[in-house]
Amino acid sequence: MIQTHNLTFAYSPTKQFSFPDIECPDQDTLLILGRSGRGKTTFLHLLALLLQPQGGQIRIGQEDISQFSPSEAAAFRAKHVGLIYQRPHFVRSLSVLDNLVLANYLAGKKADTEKARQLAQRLGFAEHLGKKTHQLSLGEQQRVGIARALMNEPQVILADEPTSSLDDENCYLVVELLKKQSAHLGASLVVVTHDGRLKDVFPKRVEL
Ligand SMILES: Nc1ncnc2c1ncn2[C@@H]1O[C@H](COP(=O)(O)OP(=O)(O)OP(=O)(O)O)[C@@H](O)[C@H]1O
Repeated sequence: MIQTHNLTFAYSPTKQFSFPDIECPDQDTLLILGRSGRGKTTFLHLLALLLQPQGGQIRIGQEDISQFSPSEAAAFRAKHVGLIYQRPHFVRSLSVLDNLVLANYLAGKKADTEKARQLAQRLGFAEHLGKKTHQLSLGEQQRVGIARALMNEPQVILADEPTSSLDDENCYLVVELLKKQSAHLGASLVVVTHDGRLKDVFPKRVEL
């Protein structure tokens, strides 16, 4: 479960944000919509504690994470939050498989190649595990990005514009996989986007 209350943030005295309260229980989904520049990425980065809120609370499970120090936030994020970006960033010199198990190392866990293989099977890129990530299409890379976010079985999955660079076919495929895998883990799935195609596939929505 992820929940926020009175969350505020400022890049500068003239660039201030007050975000609506959100709540996304375990096994549920929430779509956060907003036009360009409304602060969607800022909001998602606050939820992931990549940015420090100016005020308000963020609760994940039983923890109020808004008061965490940067090192506590990094450790919590690596273990409990799965992040998916508009265009996934990988380590170019590593294979797809090694990019996946890197998520385990970053969370201080043992490399779980079996889990990486299972996720690759479920997300349909098992035949690409030995390749470098730049040898994959954008839709395939996005599926690898989802698998990487799931490697540590996070409580919360946060996706920033996961479909905006995909064609319709890959858009709906990626969203269905994301929802299915999130439900499989019992996680909360929060997606921020300006991609109107997603309105029809997420019943709960908040507008920024
Ligand atoms: N590091 C920063 N310093 C100052 N202002 C910033 C910074 N990052 C973003 N902003 C500004 O904050 C506002 C919100 O940015 P943000 O990226 O969160 O919007 P967004 O809704 O995700 O937009 P888009 O859909 O175009 O990605 C924008 O006006 C942006 O210029």
